[in-house]
Amino acid sequence: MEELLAKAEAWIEDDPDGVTREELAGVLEAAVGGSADALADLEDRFRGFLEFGTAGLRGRIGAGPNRMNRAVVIRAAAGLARFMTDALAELGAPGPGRVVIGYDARHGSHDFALDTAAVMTAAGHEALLLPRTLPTPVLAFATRLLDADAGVMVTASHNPPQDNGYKVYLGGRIVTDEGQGAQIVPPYDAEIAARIAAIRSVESVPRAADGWQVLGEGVIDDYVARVATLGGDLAPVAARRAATRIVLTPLHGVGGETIERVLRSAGFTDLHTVVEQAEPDPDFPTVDFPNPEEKGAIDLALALASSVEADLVIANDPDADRCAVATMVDGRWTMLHGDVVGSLLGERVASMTPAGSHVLANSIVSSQQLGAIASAHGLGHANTLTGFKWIGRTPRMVFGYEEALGYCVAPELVRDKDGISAALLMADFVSELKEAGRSLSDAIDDLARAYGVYLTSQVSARYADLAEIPATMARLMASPPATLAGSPVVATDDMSQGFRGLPGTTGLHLAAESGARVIVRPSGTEPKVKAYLEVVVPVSGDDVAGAKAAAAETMEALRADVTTALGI
Ligand SMILES: O=P([O-])(O)O[C@H]1O[C@H](COP(=O)(O)O)[C@@H](O)[C@H](O)[C@H]1O
Ligand SMILES: [Mg+2]
Repeated sequence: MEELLAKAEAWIEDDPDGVTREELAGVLEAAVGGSADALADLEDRFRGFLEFGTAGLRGRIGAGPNRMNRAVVIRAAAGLARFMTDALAELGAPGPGRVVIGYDARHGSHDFALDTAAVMTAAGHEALLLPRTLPTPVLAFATRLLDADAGVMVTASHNPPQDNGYKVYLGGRIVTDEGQGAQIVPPYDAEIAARIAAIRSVESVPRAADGWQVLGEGVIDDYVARVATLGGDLAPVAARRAATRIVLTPLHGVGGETIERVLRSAGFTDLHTVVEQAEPDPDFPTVDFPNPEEKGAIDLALALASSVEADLVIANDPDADRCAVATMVDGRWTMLHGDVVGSLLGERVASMTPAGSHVLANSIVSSQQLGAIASAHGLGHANTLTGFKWIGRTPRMVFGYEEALGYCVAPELVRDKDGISAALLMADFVSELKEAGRSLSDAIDDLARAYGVYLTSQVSARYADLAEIPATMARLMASPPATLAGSPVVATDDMSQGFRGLPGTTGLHLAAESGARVIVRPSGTEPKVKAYLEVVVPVSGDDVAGAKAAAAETMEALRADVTTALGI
């Protein structure tokens, strides 16, 4: 207790931000005054420094080392600056590194980006700041385009309004292999974290008052031009594209303007954006969670699609690296699972790629259908750990995706997921189908005919108390279910020991005799435990409907088993 109070006092003393200083002083006073809630709050704020998770640092905005605030960001930037200096010196190229910094429209994002530029500049690096709030893929693109040694994107993506975050990319001279311009993985994260931990105080970190460069519009124009031409020549497809009606929503995030520019440049002129969600708003007023995966998040878009009789709905998450696709299925507007979109795009890219050494990649928690698609087209397939930081660095990749609505259709441009280029490819596909009198739903059935029905689903548990997450994992590891949807479990793997050649990760893999598969893992971006479910049913003859019904029935039983196993 004494130690905690002393830590809090020292933190307040060193915090450059008046707002968070006052906030923490209030909590401290209440804790000293005997409030148990305030004490618990204080303990949580000082549980440790925010850690690099699935996608950089992410946490609640507020005072203390376990929160997102200016003091934490300045330390993080200083640690990264130090890492860049050391890495370049080790490479025999001592001197300034180059870093590109982007930010979304969340509370604090612009300040955090400016602090990062100030720290980088004072550390002797060349800091390039994107000119305004922009999507994450534009930052990832700029990092590669400008040959930057590092990139920073201030965003908490799809998290609730109370959160913010810090995505970190490496490239330039520091990472020169396929991972150039991808988000950091071990050992870089630990090396940067060690340098952050070595920073004694914010006060000791020099910050420049100016000297960084605010980039012009050129980099954004480049991104728009390069992405818009991904689908090839416009002339032969202009008519069908113009005839395709698309509903868009950026979900109050920063993707709206860029996706509209890209789609319009590519000939999609019949665009309808959900007005209530079109402009960036850090409070995300019309949704409970600004995550297209969450129930209800894209309801306004679906309603607009019905009223304008659209052909396709595209919803981006707030930093526009994810892309949700909705289409008419059996007469109802339905959002497609990330695995379905992944298989559709994977099949499309594969059918345009000559057989050979190119690779389709997806994460281990995504559908196994992509492997079947790759082998049918004579391509390689790679499975990676969860997170685009892993998928993005796959050698010889032509397409990569993850079930969490993340797709990389142009690895030469962006080594991360990109909800805008994926939307363009999807829109092109829908316009081609429409011209032929067909729909996405028909294309999904084609996939089932070719490869079988791969039905995936997710069960997740959200926790208020973070300690319940390791407890839930431990309980599951100790007594995993013996059957899944009535079929005996034939493989139980603790993934922390390494799994199918992948580095160790916290997770449990279960496979049933029926072919059903479940992976359970803690989220690295939200206080959740996630279970990823898959059932595979072959199609006999042309009975796609029968196979789909059988898969749905098995999935229902599987969901019930997993829900029970998670104790929710
Ligand atoms: O936040 P975003 O859109 O960048 O998405 C981030 O979080 C997702 C969920 O991760 P987890 O299951 O650990 O919460 C990851 O799949 C993704 O690669 C990562 O970039
Ligand atoms: Mg995102």
